Amino acid sequence: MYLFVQKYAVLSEQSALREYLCRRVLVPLAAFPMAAIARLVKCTPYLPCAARRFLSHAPLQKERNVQWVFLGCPGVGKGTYASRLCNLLGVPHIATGDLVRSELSSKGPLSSQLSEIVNQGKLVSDEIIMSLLSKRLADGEAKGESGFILDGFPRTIKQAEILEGVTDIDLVVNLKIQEEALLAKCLGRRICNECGGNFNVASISIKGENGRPAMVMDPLLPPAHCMSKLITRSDDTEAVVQERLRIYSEKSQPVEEFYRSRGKLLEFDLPGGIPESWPKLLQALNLYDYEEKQSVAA
Ligand SMILES: Nc1ncnc2c1ncn2[C@@H]1O[C@H](COP(=O)(O)OP(=O)(O)O)[C@@H](O)[C@H]1O
Repeated sequence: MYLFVQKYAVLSEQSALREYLCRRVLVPLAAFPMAAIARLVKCTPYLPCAARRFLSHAPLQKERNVQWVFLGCPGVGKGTYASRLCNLLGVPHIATGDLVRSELSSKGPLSSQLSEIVNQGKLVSDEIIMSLLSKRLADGEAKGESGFILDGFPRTIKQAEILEGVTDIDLVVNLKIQEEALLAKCLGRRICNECGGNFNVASISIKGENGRPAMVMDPLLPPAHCMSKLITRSDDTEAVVQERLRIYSEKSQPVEEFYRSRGKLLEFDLPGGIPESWPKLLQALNLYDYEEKQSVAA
């Protein structure tokens, strides 16, 4: 695995991952379980000797913040639930789709290439995604962030292997919803272009039949002051959403098996909208009491 990561890092034009690996090994020990550090010490040839000595004698860190991943089809609600959990757990919500959109709007050197890929519903190359993600993690680290919930990453087996090579993921939540609801949810998505809030104007009602339960999802409407500022993502058109769903089953579904085989996958079927799903998700994650304690302490 490490040979692969090193090869990748050497080949990468930006070599952002290599830089990130070196800095992350030297600075935030708390973010790395000792087993991962020990593997890095053994396998990283470009780690200076002094750093090797330091790391081999580093004290065991007792606790670190969660390092979770959210998987799921476009429109399933990864962003909604991942950001709620991040608020609860005090860790950053890192959505690679947001990183891509922010690179796009920055009109930087990558933006025209990215806009073409995103607007066709295709996946951005692993190299570009790794470079954006490494930069985001390094910026967060400089601000003292620890732990994360990743949303929209990894989306390919290669990305999952690279991630596995640099850190230990504690848990992978695979969100699922009835397929019929996915397209409507994507087409109903709206973003306030002032506050950045995410809303959904879709009203979904699916009849229960042939053993399938009924499902109702009310719209998630914005407050009055956002109403006139709502925009739709350029890749949330019917044709592009269909292509993203196709690519999800081809490239991203295998990532579910990658984590299932490692015993890290928690499957969660969303029973409906936020009012029904949020408490059940907290229960599935053993966080129900945690939320109560947090609100009492607040
Ligand atoms: N991990 C990734 N690998 C490759 N491309 C990505 C990744 N994350 C985001 N993207 C690009 O950004 C677009 C938007 O991503 P996202 O906001 O996560 O959308 P979705 O609603 O499909 O989950 C994707 O269609 C893809 O082009």
